[in-house]
Amino acid sequence: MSARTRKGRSATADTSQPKKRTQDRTSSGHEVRLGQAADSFGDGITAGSGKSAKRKKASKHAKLADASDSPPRVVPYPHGLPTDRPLDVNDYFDQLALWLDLEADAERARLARLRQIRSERDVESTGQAIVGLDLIDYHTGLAGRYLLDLAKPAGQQLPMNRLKVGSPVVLSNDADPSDEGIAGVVSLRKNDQIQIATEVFPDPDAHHVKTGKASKHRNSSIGDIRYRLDLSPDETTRKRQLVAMAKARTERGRGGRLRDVLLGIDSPRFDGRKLSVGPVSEDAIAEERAEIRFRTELNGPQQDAVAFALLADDVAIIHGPPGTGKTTTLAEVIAQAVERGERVLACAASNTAVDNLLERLQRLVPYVVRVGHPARVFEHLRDYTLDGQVEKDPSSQVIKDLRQELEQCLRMAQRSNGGRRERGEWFAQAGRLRGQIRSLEKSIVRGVLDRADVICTTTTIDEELLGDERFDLIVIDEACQSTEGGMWQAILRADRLIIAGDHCQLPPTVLSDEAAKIGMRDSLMQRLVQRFGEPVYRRLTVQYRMHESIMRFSSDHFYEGSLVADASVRGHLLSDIPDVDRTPLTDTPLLFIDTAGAGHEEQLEPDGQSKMNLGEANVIVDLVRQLVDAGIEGDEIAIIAPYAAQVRLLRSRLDLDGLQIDTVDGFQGREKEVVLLTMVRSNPEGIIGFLADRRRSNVAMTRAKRKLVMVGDSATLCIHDFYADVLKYFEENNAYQSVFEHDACV
Ligand SMILES: Nc1ncnc2c1ncn2[C@@H]1O[C@H](COP(=O)(O)OP(=O)(O)OP(=O)(O)O)[C@@H](O)[C@H]1O
Repeated sequence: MSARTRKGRSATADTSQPKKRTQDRTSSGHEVRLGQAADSFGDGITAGSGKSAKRKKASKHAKLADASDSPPRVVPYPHGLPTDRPLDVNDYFDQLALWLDLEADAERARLARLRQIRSERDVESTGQAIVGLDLIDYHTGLAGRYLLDLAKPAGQQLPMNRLKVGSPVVLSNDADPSDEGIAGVVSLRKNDQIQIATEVFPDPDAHHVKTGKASKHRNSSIGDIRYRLDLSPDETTRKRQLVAMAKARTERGRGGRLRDVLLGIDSPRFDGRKLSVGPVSEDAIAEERAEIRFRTELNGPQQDAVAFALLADDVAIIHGPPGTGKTTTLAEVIAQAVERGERVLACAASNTAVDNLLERLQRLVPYVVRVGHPARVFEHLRDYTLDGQVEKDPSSQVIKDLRQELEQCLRMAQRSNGGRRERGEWFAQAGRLRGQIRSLEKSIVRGVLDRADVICTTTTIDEELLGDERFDLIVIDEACQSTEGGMWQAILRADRLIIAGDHCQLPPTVLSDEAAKIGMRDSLMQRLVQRFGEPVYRRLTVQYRMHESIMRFSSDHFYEGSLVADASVRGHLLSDIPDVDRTPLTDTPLLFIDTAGAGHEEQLEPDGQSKMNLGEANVIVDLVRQLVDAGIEGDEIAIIAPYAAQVRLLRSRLDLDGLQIDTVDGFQGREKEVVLLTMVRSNPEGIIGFLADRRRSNVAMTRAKRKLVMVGDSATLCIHDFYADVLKYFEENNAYQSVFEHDACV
């Protein structure tokens, strides 16, 4: 069935859908105005009502400006994308574009608020900016990018920050609030230094403000400008998504059919037959499975999932609850497709998820290339990166020589005291060299990509690199962490699509409350499951991570009790690890320490906007001490907190090799022998913020292999049914302890 146009709907058009979009939608309330956009953002940065007077003022301005500037916006699907009927192609893409707009507004508003904070302490405590930086060195990287090394004067440590490798940033003159700065991406991060990749070199003539003396750092500062780095809205990604969506609206042929399936207009086919006629038979799956020469040791349901995916003509879904080998299974699907002569694009929303997939693929597929900045790739996988492969190419020596020449030019420009004109000549020469480097690199890059059986990338695809190439198969892992809009760049290149994920784990980060309300956090995967039901997916059910008691709560609450712990993990405890003492802490899988009544109230981080809880932090520090005393190594322990301020507090209190302390978002896809979870929220009103999203707790609670300890205030948490159930579960498992009992045991 072809896509229906806005004016000429087909005979099958759903009459329950609105017929036209006019201002009467406005009167019916189906519209969104730009408003106070951002909600909680990891750090607790909010655009809405804040506690401090300063924050209240900032949000009020944002709201007034927005309200007066923007025309009303029409929302095709005010309650999110429906799953009980086909979506209209234009309405669907209009909705996705609106999400993106709202999100961009929210990001811009957040950045504007942040850039208004001029006090160093205040701005850095948000974790979104680093100020007072010197440019201490620079190099050139692949595609003629400039790599700029920035550091604080005198080798000071950088403050705790959220500028991760891969984060888009703006580099600007610290002393000049009007400087719009240049865009870049963080490419390397150390305790005392941060490197960003930019397309433009910060020309000193662009700024004239002298802001401090050259640093006495081990590398002296280049120039006399102090810089500031801010996390920035990711406009490039947004534009790429919009272009892909515009193209998808009018796709015909294979691409058009796949789009119609994903919009629920047409039915997906398996083994040549549409699901609307009937689901793929178990016999067909068994037959397919019998023909596969599996490359990995997979269990029965995993093998079935591989066969099922290979039978899909349009789209198939693999639902992988925590630890059930979703990525392992997906890697096998890819290996089998390659064996059949197919070319595959393997994607995920985050770099970590792409690397997890690549880690498994490298053993199975002869030639796999990882696209993306090497600094964003796990170190042990760097050889697979495009940069790594290009480096190995014999012609790369010529490029190296040209790069040296380019760097020399830049240094001459910096040192030149012949004035603006001479500097300009050096920069022009640098530009010419950059052009030569680029064209030579382009031909090497093309060769490397053409040879690859599998290309791995995040779903934010470098269009320039991949051109208009299509792939026989596209797989998207951790699909529920991606917005629908974020997937179309990949989908457009697909003949067939396999998506894997778990809608009961973290949704994508969406700053805009308005966008979230109209469905931006809902995943394509879940929508398809609801639209087509069981025949479109396979769920993996045997998990290889958690002790059965750690698994059971999650299994019952999120997966209809369907998870089974493999025998290898079912009863494993910390005390089973060689050289670990048997103590009450190591000899049981669960513990809830209830701080109710102890006065361990949450508080705002000084000068910050994120929450922490000193009392809970003390309990956690004590638990770590007990674990270490019992023989547990630092790298076997994880501490997870929902708020960045609690993470910062605990990092400052605990200095143990290998110990990982992070937010829930930083932990998806990872696992540890023991996980200590500090819930932070403790207030008389029972407000739990982020924790209200149960998926966050599901992720946090399922990272533990042998022991899960939760520390929280039952009086606050249990106002909410989910946490009342959590507490009941711990009680039923004899794993409840009041903090008073705990203190008495210490
Ligand atoms: N059939 C199997 N036999 C033994 N171990 C397995 C099997 N399948 C997966 N595993 C192991 O289980 C662990 C989890 O696998 P994997 O990372 O693929 O799962 P996942 O579902 O992607 O996990 P997550 O919860 O992070 O999404 C890995 O250590 C993997 O090696």
